[in-house]
Amino acid sequence: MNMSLPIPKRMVFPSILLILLIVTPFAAPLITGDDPTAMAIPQRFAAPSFEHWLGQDEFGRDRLARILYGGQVSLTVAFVATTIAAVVGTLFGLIGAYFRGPFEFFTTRLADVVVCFPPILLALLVVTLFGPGAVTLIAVLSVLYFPAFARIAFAEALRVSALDFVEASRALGTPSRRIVLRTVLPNIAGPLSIQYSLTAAAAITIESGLSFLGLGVVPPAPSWGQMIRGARAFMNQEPLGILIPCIALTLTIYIINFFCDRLRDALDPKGAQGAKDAISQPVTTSQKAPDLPSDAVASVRDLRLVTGPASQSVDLIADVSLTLRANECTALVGESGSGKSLTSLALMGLLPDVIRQENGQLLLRSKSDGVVDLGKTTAQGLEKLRGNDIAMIFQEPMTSLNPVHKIGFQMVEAILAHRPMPKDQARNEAIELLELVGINEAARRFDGYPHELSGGMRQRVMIAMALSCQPKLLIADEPTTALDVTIQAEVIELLQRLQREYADGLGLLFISHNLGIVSEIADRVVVMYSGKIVEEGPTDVVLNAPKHPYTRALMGSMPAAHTDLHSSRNDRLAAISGTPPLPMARPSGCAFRDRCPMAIAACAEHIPSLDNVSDVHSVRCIRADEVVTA
Ligand SMILES: Nc1ncnc2c1ncn2[C@@H]1O[C@H](COP(=O)(O)OP(=O)(O)OP(=O)(O)O)[C@@H](O)[C@H]1O
Repeated sequence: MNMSLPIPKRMVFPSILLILLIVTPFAAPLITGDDPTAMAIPQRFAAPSFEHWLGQDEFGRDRLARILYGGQVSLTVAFVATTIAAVVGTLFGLIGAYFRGPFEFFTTRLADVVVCFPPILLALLVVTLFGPGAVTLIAVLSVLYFPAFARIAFAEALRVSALDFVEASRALGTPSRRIVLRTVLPNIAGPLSIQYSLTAAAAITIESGLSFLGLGVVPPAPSWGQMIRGARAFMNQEPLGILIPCIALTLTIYIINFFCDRLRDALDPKGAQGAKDAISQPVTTSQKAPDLPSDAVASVRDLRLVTGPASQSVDLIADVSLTLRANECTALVGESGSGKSLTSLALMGLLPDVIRQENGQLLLRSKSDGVVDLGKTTAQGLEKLRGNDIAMIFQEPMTSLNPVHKIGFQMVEAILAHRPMPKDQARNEAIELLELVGINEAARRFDGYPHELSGGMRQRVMIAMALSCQPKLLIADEPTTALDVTIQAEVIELLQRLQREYADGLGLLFISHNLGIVSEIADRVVVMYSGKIVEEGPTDVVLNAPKHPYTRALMGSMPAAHTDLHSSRNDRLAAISGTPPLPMARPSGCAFRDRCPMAIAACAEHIPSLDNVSDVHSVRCIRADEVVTA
């Protein structure tokens, strides 16, 4: 029977701990029969015994009873006050950030006023209104802590409100209240949950301080703060008295932090979450020392990446093998979701840790360590390799550079991260690199900020940074998609020139949707579909005589590059019908068969193998020989 838990697996243990933390103090009458306020002066400071497991305090009161009953007060105060502060503060922040104008003024200024007020004065004000006791504590702490939530919610909601999906919701006519609660709130829940854990923990500790001033729990009623205060005077004589409530406090704070930390991860659907981490170790390991052909800078062999629990894991990528050679540009092409980015992220050791490498090797020729298998390299080892032996440039030059640091500062940082040298020398190298990538007035640009450059210039700076440590392999993930056509051509020309002039021979892995650009820059083309390579070979062979119906369909959907294909359709572009299958819903046999104009019954029987159709060209299709004539 397949019983699935209503909460994520990673939340089970912290949830059990939190429930135990909350339930145990309230189960006090079942655990101990002692009255937490009953004094027995002759037994003061009695050591732990069978009757009194944690001993007795300075008035002979049972410490276990006081810890448990005191926990009721401390936890109630902390959770109720934090929850009130979180709800009120978050609402203030959301309303201010989403509706702006007078709402922003009222909510942010009110929070600012509270922050400016000295906490003790505020406490005195509230105590004169309500009188001392647990209710007073809750009121004081709620007022003290709501501005922190309001400020975080405000800042995060401002950030999220500017993102495209919120704009898209507005464009769809979704009511504001729904956007705020259903779209913005879930996206700011991570930082808020962290703030909750910090505040709940701080509220427990502050309870002792306020009780000390007579503004909180009134003696002889137990609370952890009262216990610490009472035991402080006898700390040298009886350290156990102060140790026990301190341990209770520490454990409580730890459990709350642990729970909220995991909650933050669980709320982030990107995995554990969002965190890019070292890839997991492959299950099958080769005993042989890794080896590479002499002209290869990196090689992916039989790579299989999966996600999901071991019992129901889903293949995102399987049977992917490619060799990246020095002085050669390999283009990875395919529709969105075909597995191009995961292949390159695996090579960088930057897979999100919800994705596991189940099989295969990721070999890289390192300048210092020879051939290394990235799948077996530690996180520190990967850090050493990234930037130094393998570098990456991204699609979005606008966001890849840090806007608050000068270009020169960022370049010098990149150089010094792997090559210790005097700062002046790093500066000179950075300026030389800027000149190399065609930036005019390099010395002046060195002291400029990213916003002072155009998109094409920024991409040039990114390329200069990527090459600053002379890596063997450069991965370019759609580096020209965000640029306009003339700038695209310049960047492509730059990459080609750099590759030609590179002293050690640079391997370039170029990821793109654009077959026109691929035909310009690539020596080899690797076509991916639904996590598998479906065709591979020299660029002119694959693009001029594609053997896989998918490659042919991609070519057919591309404007003007291959007129021979278009002329047969009166120059009309052909869309590929349907969409690629999700990894968990691939059809049996060939994953492309549902969209393939040439599919026959046999295509459903088994997954075709990647077979050679010539010495340099391989295709994964049982009808490959018929494609051109079809
Ligand atoms: N963090 C993740 N968790 C689960 N599945 C993921 C994750 N990242 C990617 N995938 C899945 O892995 C498959 C390959 O994704 P990948 O991002 O490599 O595609 P791509 O070809 O690079 O697409 P694009 O061109 O849009 O970047 C897709 O089915 C995608 O849904």
